[in-house]
Amino acid sequence: MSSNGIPDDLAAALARVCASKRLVVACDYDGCVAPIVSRPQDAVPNPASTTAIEILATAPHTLAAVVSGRALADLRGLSGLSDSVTLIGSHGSEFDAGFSVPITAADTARLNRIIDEFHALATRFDGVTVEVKPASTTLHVRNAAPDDARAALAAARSGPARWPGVHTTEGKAVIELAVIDTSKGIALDTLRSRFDADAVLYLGDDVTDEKAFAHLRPDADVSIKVGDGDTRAQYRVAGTDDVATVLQTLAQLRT
Ligand SMILES: O=P(O)(O)OC[C@H]1O[C@H](O[C@H]2O[C@H](CO)[C@@H](O)[C@H](O)[C@H]2O)[C@H](O)[C@@H](O)[C@@H]1O
Repeated sequence: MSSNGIPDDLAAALARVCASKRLVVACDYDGCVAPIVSRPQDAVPNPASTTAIEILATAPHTLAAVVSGRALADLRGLSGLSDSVTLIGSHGSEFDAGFSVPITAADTARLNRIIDEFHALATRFDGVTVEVKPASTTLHVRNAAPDDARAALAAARSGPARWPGVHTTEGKAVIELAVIDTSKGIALDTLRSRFDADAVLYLGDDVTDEKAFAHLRPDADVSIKVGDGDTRAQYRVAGTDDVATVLQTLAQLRT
């Protein structure tokens, strides 16, 4: 274990990746930069992490990014990060310049039908809420009684999740239905190629982050899973305080 609590193998990987000429440092938001909380609108970022991300964004030959399942506008508002940091929303599909694939009128009509179904479920089950995004909608069951949470998720899976053209992502006490296909992995490929990066480091805690880990190259890149659960990431840290330590270490090494 190194002096700041980072395991020796991870500390060595951070030093190695920071020796790359051009580096992308990217991370997830909820469960990574911000702790998981009951209400999505209350997910305040860890200031130690946002400070380190801002330092990385101004470091030489370094691109700092947050790639989130949140709508881009929501991510920008909640994180408070400056324009120096690249923000990508909607699970890797929503960039500043717009969506990675066009959203058609038929997609919007389908999304509105899913939102109606989710609102009907939220009325049926206490504690279930609906988050609306530009290309998807999320049913939150964290604050429902366990039986209601299970029933609401089951109803979403057997209902709108089965409609043609609907893409399902399950996460932490949520099911999300999108009308476009999304991939944090493709978002990382885009960042890598636009920035001409020699290496990419990514931290994430949830199911959609596995798509990001899958696009990393074990010889040059570094993938870090935050928290418990199966993962294909190379390294693991326990929680959001450790994320801050990793980001601070990267900021020191790159400046
Ligand atoms: O990719 P991320 O930045 O991790 O976003 C994934 C989802 O995060 C949010 O939901 C999760 O965090 C909430 C606040 O801590 C929590 O209440 C919820 O149970 C978690 O699933 C967000 O609300 C979703 O839109 C994101 O897709």
